[in-house]
Amino acid sequence: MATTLHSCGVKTPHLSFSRSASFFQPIWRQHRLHFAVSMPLIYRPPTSPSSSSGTLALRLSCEAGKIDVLERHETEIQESDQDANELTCVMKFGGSSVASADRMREIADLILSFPEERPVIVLSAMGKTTNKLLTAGEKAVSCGVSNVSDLEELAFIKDLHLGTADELGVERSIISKHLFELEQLLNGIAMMKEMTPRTKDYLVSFGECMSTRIFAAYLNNIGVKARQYDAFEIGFITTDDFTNADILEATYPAVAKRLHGDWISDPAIPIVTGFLGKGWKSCAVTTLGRGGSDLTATTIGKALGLREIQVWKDVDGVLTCDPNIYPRAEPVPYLTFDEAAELAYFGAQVLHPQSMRPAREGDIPVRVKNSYNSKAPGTLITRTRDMSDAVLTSIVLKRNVTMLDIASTRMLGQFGFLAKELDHVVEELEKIAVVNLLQHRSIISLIGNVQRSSLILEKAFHVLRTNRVNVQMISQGASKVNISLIVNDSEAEQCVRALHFAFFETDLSHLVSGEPKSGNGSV
Ligand SMILES: Nc1ncnc2c1ncn2[C@@H]1O[C@H](COP(=O)(O)OP(=O)(O)O)[C@@H](O)[C@H]1O
Ligand SMILES: N[C@@H](CC(=O)OP(=O)(O)O)C(=O)O
Repeated sequence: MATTLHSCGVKTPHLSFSRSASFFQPIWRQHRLHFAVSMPLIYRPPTSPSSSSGTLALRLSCEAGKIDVLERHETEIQESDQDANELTCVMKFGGSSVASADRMREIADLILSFPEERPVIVLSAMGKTTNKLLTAGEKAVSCGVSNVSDLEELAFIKDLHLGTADELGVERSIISKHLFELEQLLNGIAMMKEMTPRTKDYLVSFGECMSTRIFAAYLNNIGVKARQYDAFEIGFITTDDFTNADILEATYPAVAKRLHGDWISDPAIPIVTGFLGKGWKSCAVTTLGRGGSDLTATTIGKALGLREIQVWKDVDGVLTCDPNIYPRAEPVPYLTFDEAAELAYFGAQVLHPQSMRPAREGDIPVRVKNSYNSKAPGTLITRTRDMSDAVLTSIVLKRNVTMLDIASTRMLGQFGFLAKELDHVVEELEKIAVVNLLQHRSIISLIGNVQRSSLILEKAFHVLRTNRVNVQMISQGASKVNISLIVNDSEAEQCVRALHFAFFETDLSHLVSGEPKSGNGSV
């Protein structure tokens, strides 16, 4: 039938129709063909508080190609599952995923391409906004109040956000108050000629506050009901460690109550600022450390007991090493929470170091996906995984670390000395030992199967010897999924490439089958 439901006067605002319509009861009455159509329909989940599917039945009559709707009946099919109405997952999109109006449109399409999900969305600031805000703040410290309005970073941020709002057809007023306050804050920094960590956190919060407002307004414009939330207003309670605050336990019930309560009373996709919190004593805006939106996402996942936490990045998942060091890095299909935490802690920029903790505590799977390539399977992070064939999972490089080399027989049996302030450590140690501060070192962390630690070490040292690299220290991490080697900064990248080639681009199966398994993994 060459007609559409819209042309019949049937409005279909938040519905999509299956193609499998049934036509029945055809009958001619006074030159008009009367008939009935029944078709399954799917409610778009964001605007579907009560059901995910249903049926649309129409009685129609047709004459000379013109169709009239005589009767229309819609039934909703309630899902038997009691949680059918609940929020299902959290989807976090990082800076690169929301860097422009086009990217925001793509992300909206991506969210809507999962009709079975009722997601909470967590967003980072657009593109490199956080860096620009910090640079603007640093420049404001010394540029003088009269020059603040000319700061190129301020102009960039204004253009980016206003331009994106315009392109998406969103009212500029949604962010104009924030842009005005941002300039005032930079004026304040210029007057005071200082930027404290507390001010820094307030300064960078403008990025997430604006990206989420623009995106929520855009979704509402295209008919998808969304509600913007500032994390610091909905119960993200943190320590007062500005620039690197920790989430406090009170956050979980508070966030759950607010998001769940709003969803039940008036369903709308929650769009939450990543990265931000509120200091429990100061009541000021805090941040969770760079890349902290991952932690916001996992915290919401645990708070609401969601089925899955999705972290959408610009790479095909967690990779076997940093693709900036070695472009032939491959996605790692499965990881445990411990492996992912260790990897993040030892410097893999792809995940925030603390972000695995809530996911592990709530036992909620984390999926790392590519927002540029949504078909790629990504990485699934869970409590356990099959390790029978696993040798090395990923190689991580942390540059520019300082090594403290202490030589003293009087150190034997001494412990607790490092608990003192780092500034005093060297001074204290020099009383009982020869102390050398060795700078410009790198830690190469081999995240892998502890049951194969001998094989990993044998192969790693063979590779390093072949490349004439001297390892200056070696240690095995407390969680026992990590072996760390310290080498000179200047040799580190070459080592990572050589190790990657040996472990990931060479067949190790013959070695794995003959490898005795060590009991406790100690080296
Ligand atoms: N092992 C790794 N796996 C994947 N990406 C990595 C790894 N190490 C470093 N990266 C870098 O991390 C980036 C993704 O992290 P990030 O920039 O924080 O994403 P987002 O801003 O989207 O949250 C990638 O573009 C990649 O350059
Ligand atoms: N915008 C913050 C927080 C964050 O998580 O960003 P991203 O997801 O783009 O890494 C930052 O740049 O640190």
